[in-house]
Amino acid sequence: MSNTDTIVEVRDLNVTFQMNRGQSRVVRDADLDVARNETLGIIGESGSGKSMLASSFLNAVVEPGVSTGEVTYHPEDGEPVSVLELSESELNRFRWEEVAMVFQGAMSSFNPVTTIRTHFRETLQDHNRDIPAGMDRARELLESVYLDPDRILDSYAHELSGGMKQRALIALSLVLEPDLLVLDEPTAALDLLMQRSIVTLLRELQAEYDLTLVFITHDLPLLTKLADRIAVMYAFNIVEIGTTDDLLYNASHPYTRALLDTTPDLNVPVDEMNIIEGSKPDPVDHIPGCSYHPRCPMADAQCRSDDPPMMTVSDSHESACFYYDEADDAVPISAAPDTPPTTSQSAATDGGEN
Ligand SMILES: Nc1ncnc2c1ncn2[C@@H]1O[C@H](COP(=O)(O)OP(=O)(O)OP(=O)(O)O)[C@@H](O)[C@H]1O
Ligand code: NI
Repeated sequence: MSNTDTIVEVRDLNVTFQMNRGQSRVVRDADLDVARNETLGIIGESGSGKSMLASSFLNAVVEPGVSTGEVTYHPEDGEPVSVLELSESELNRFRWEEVAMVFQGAMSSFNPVTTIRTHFRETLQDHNRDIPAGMDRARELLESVYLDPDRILDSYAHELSGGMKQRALIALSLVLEPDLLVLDEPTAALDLLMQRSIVTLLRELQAEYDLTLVFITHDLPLLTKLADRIAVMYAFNIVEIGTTDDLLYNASHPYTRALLDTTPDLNVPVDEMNIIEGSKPDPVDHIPGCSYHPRCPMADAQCRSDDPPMMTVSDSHESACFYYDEADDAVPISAAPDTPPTTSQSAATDGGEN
């Protein structure tokens, strides 16, 4: 299938690791379309497979992990690219020039003994780019992330604050003009104010450079301010996907609803979301049936034996739950998100519906 509105198409993606205890499948039969110029958020608890799924967009899953299935990248012009079949040298080009990724924790991977300027120059050199033209773009990018190029280019990473480093990294990732930028937990180490300013900044960058953004986070409140669509991962696959409004006002998977219920105030960021009761899924000993059934109040015999496919909730919205149309009654959200977020915690502590 070729769709000009789709930039990345993922089909039957599996990511596996061979472990002593057996094969660990950390992404299971995932399907996903990323639309050109959208901001897609990926959310889910720690270990659910978010980074593995997104790394597969550039065939960058860490060794010895193996990605199988299909990842197709559709450039604006030209033939579709089968990402998992690219050679090492093709990948090197693809990874910065088509799809760039700011990896989780990448702020600490700046080389401490070279200046930010050197990071830009080496990236341009490695890709045989014209250095003066590329450095002009670097300056422009640094300005658009509100950094002073003269000061930043001569700095070493340790001389910058966390927020400055993160912005420098985003500028660096855009220097070869990728169409898709994947950001894995880009705000995790930042204070609240800086998190919010990165979000504003990403919106501006997206408009200015025609970017498609994939944004991975634990922070649902932050995502609702940035994302056009949200994909929810549970146990190594996407269990619900829809527009941000679909998920906020009509969440149709019991896991998403539990997630919303543990996020009573969408104006307050969450650090961790392992508050849902029950044990975490195991990527080696995968259980039969729906992966969420041990934690699900709606689970019945079918859920324990059959793995639910993605069910269509609406044109824009899918949920991997046999009972997606009953989830709203079965898993109520106490601080209903269809009321305006309160400024205090009263909605959560009073236990009231409004
Ligand atoms: N090098 C590795 N070898 C084997 N298994 C791994 C390796 N790295 C990660 N995993 C497993 O893969 C699964 C998915 O990891 P992934 O990093 O995608 O999770 P995540 O959703 O991004 O979590 P987090 O929010 O903590 O970053 C995890 O359960 C983890 O145990
Ligand atoms: Ni991760």
